[in-house]
Amino acid sequence: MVKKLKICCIGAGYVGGPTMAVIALKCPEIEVAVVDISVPRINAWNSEQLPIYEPGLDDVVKHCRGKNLFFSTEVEKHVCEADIVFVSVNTPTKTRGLGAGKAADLTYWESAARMIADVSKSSKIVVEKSTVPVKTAEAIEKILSHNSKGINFQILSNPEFLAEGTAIEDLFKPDRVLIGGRETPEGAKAVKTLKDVYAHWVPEDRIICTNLWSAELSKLAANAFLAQRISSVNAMSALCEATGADVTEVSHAVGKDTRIGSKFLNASVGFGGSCFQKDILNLVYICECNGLPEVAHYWKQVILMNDYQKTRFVNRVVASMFNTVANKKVAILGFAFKKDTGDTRETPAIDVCKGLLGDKAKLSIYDPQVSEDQIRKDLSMNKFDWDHPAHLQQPSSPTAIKKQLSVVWDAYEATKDAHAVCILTEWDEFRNLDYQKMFDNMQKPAFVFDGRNIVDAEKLRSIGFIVYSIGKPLDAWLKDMPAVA
Ligand SMILES: NC(=O)C1=CN([C@@H]2O[C@H](COP(=O)(O)OP(=O)(O)OC[C@H]3O[C@@H](n4cnc5c(N)ncnc54)[C@H](O)[C@@H]3O)[C@@H](O)[C@H]2O)C=CC1
Ligand SMILES: O=C(O)[C@H]1O[C@H](OP(=O)(O)OP(=O)(O)OC[C@H]2O[C@@H](n3ccc(=O)[nH]c3=O)[C@H](O)[C@@H]2O)[C@H](O)[C@@H](O)[C@@H]1O
Repeated sequence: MVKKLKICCIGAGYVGGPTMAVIALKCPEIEVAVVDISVPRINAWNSEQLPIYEPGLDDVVKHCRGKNLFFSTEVEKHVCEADIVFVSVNTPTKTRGLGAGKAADLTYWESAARMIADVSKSSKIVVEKSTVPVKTAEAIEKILSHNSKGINFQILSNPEFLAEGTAIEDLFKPDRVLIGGRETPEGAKAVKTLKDVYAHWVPEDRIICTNLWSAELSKLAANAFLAQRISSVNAMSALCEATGADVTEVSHAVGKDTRIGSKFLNASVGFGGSCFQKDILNLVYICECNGLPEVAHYWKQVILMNDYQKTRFVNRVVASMFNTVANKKVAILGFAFKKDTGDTRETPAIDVCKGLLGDKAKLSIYDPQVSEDQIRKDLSMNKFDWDHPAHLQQPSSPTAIKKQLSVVWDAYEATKDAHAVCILTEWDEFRNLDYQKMFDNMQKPAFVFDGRNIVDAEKLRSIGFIVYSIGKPLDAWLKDMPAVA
């Protein structure tokens, strides 16, 4: 009888959970175990209420769970039994010591690698699923080979390109799957084994095989290119406001050039999410370490432009409201870093809210998928602290901002008696709110600051709102109250 292939994934997060669920669905003959040190997270994966919100994920998990998909805290047991071990643990930005604020912190990766070496009794393919610095595979190889008791480990790089909110769609129909391996007969064999897994549903011409360093660097490069597009369009949005051009028209005209393409050209209050900033900082650090300061400086600008965009938004809000928001109620609609996810990691809402709180505003926040606990935690946490396993995070100190902040479960409640509304996430439901009703219950003059360009500004102006839309021609009111960035 042919032995059943066993896969184990260390890290049951936004990447480990969905990717393994899809592998289990598409490869019914493979047994997949997803393991994590976080007991609550594994309990949630085994419950009706999954730990992450992702359209389509529930169906996939329900279909496979208990058949060929298992979630467990028995990390060592499943690693020991597996033929292929994916590692999808956190790779946060270092907050201390050498490279603090830039370099990737590989603590979790290293401890996973040491554990694999300790518990293994048979040869394994170890797959880097986390986003890691170039040359991490070499470091992992060293750890594994120094502790391996003669066992053969092959390291592959198989970075993940899914985006949150569309993870299942992206996994079902990836633009490409990338597999990097050693250019040796054993390396090629390992690449083939992983390729055969994906070939269950991904067309062969979409599976790209490269050397290890190209695969590792391509992931950082892809995220840097994507974020760069957003920073480019956001830079244009500032110029649009200064000149009377309309950023939506400019994006459309520019994106029609097939060499440029139309996707990812939406101006916004800034990009967020767990990876763009982290991965670019990591890229900048790698460039610096390789004696390439000009290249480092080039990519750093993508982050600086993103920070500028968030600051510019806050300044615009404050300047338009007579240069002070002290004790004024400001409604925040949307806190997640994009629609269709409850994820708040590095959401631009954190910096915007902190900026407004710093100017003594009273905030009333509504997001359809983010809990009050999460919002309070995010607003009291230090930068980069979020990207660690939950049980290692600092407890929040919500008292400092308690009085200035309320979190409500309805957009109308949030905007009642407010002076202004800030739209920070492009949730579809915000497009179709009853803005007349909202206006009637707000203080006057009533403002809408649309950080996602989702409202019909003309319609809102006809109701009586003063409207600011990123990168659009300014109302006379806003022109008279210039914001200094
Ligand atoms: N979130 C996303 O959309 C994407 C993330 N990535 C990358 O994938 C990696 C994971 O990201 P997420 O899934 O978002 O993170 P996450 O924080 O949601 O999940 C990571 C999980 O690993 C667990 N963990 C940490 N150390 C462990 C250990 N030694 N043993 C067992 N479990 C351990 C944590 O408890 C946590 O549940 C990161 O490197 C990230 O850059 C890549 C593509 C997309
Ligand atoms: O490595 C990762 O973690 C992932 O990072 C991004 O995915 P994600 O962060 O989930 O979401 P995106 O859709 O890329 O959005 C990121 C941020 O950019 C913003 N954005 C996006 C597009 C746009 O035109 N304008 C814009 O401001 C979004 O609102 C969001 O805040 C990449 O798109 C994925 O390919 C990658 O795998």
